[in-house]
Amino acid sequence: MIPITYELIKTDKQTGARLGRVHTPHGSFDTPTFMPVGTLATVKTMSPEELSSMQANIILSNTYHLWLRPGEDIIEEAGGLHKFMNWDKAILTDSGGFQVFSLSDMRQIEEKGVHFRNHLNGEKLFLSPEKAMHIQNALGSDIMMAFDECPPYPATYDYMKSSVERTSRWAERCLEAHKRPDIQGLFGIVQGGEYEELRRQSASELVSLDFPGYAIGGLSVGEPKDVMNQVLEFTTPLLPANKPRYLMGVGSPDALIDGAIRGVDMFDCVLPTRIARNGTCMTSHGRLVVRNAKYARDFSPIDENCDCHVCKNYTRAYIRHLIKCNETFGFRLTTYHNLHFLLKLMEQVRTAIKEDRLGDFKESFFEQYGLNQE
Ligand SMILES: Cc1cccc2c(=O)nc(N)[nH]c12
Ligand SMILES: [Zn+2]
Repeated sequence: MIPITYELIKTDKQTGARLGRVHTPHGSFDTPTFMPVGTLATVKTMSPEELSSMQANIILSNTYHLWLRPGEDIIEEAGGLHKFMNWDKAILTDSGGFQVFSLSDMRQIEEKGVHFRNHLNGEKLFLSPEKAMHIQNALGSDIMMAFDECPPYPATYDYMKSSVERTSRWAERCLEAHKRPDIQGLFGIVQGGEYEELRRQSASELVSLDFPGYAIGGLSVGEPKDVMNQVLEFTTPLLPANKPRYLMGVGSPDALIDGAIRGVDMFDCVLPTRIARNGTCMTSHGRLVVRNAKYARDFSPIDENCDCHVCKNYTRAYIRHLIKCNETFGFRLTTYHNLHFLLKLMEQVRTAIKEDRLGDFKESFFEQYGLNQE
């Protein structure tokens, strides 16, 4: 029994975007979709009830972080991550490789795995494909990610080639070590940087291993937007049309629309929750830094085009006041609005695909958001 299946509903006649549905043991979700990030078993400042109220149907958590705190054994004893955090819809966990590369300084990559220091206390640690599978099996996430290397940007062709080949060998070891393929779906992660030949090699090696879904890794690591779009252009067609495609770490409203147009189904990014905590909001007219003095007497909502609970009941002046006083409720309000904004945006993208007008939707959204067209 394959725990994760993808249903292609239709393709947008104006662009390559696809409307689909992903089925998991903890419910289904329509795609293209945005997945809120809950690294430490919480989408920071949000309750599961609030996430459900904004129609979030899948959230992320993280192998590396939960391994360090509280430890996968405690979460396993609690009955798994869904029970531990009281979230009964779908959960996707990243495999920890990326976090090791982005969080830890001393690290040494070898065939067996990665030696590095715990970013909290400096102790020496070792993470391998087998360990990453063991942790995710203990967490019980519906979608697990293979243990991959996400090379720094830019990387030489030669370095990238050997990294892609190791990531493919690690992917095989993940399939070997995965204990619960009947209830947890393991996704392969395509690497290869901006090199089309290496993206082809990585995709064909991973597609031959027949994963239930595929992620495009190695992007949103500092490359220019047009490089990301080019890589997507020649990578998504390499992936099976009957399986989900997940672009890791992406994020901004324009990148979500551009990714959907190039055939991506799933996105995740810490952007909306992270900028919310420093008082920056996403609105239909671009970003709004609500802590700005000019909003001190502004009694209008964050975004007059938004129908979220925050925009219906609270003003910029009040939210600015809370943020300036470092009041937690202020961060809850900006976080709720930002997540709702991106989830709503993806709903508009899905409707535009249904009506064969995603190209037009992109034009009008970019215009209003203040993004100059290329
Ligand atoms: C979270 C994230 C962002 C961006 C890229 C990556 C990647 O290449 N691999 C993994 N495992 N995670 C990633
Ligand atoms: Zn709102």
